[in-house]
Amino acid sequence: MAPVKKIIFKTKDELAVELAKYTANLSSKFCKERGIFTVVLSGGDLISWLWKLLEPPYADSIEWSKWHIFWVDERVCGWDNADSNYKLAYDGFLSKVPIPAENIYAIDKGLGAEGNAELAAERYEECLKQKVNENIIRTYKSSGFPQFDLQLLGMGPDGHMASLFPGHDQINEKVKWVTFITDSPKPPPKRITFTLPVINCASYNVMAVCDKEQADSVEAALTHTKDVPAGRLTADVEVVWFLDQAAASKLKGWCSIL
Ligand SMILES: O=C(O)[C@H](O)[C@@H](O)[C@H](O)[C@H](O)COP(=O)(O)O
Repeated sequence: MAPVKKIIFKTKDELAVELAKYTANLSSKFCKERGIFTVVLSGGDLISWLWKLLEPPYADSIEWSKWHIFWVDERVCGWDNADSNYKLAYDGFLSKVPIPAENIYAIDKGLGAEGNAELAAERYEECLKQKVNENIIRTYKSSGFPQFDLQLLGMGPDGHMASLFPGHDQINEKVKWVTFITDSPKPPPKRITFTLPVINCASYNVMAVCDKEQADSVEAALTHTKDVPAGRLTADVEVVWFLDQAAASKLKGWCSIL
């Protein structure tokens, strides 16, 4: 089982600075080893904590042309819809760095706009399979599941991660790579999401969580006192929880405050 680290920051800005350093180090490692860096984004506040990557020394030193971008979950809507995780990431991050457009793998545009969650999930899984065949995405040992280099995740106050919500069956999917939900408790209701086996095959998983609304679920996930989806997070190499003091406020005995 991969080690689970926690780092607690005084402010969100300090978290963003360390997140940029962590991501840039992995980018350099994977670009050197494979000439490719596969990065999976989520929606929510995470994108607003990527700002430091847009500044020196990272903006000019990262090999952006080798990045390939995927989404751990996506709301089923048009790319220009205010709910879209693609739009959120594009406006706040992707439009500001020179990642080639063909390396950005968003939900199928037409199926998203139509609101067809089931087909959009199938199409996204096909897209991942194609990228495995092209050797852009690695596979995890003999399991055949895709293995991403780095996933940047967030957690909701109920302990959900990606679009795997407590009390909903998607968390139990063991075969599919991508599934869908049409009654998400967090709006909007229609979403597609990586399944737990795919999430947990990643080499490095970062879970970035801030604010006191999340504190109970942070405690539940890290101490396993209650079963919440984010408590099932693991990885091949390492999981790191990036927390601010408010999100970590219910944890006892964690003292690694930067
Ligand atoms: O599309 C989404 O809604 C997300 O991908 C979701 O899983 C998010 O990461 C968490 O809900 C945390 O969101 P916040 O950072 O906004 O709390």
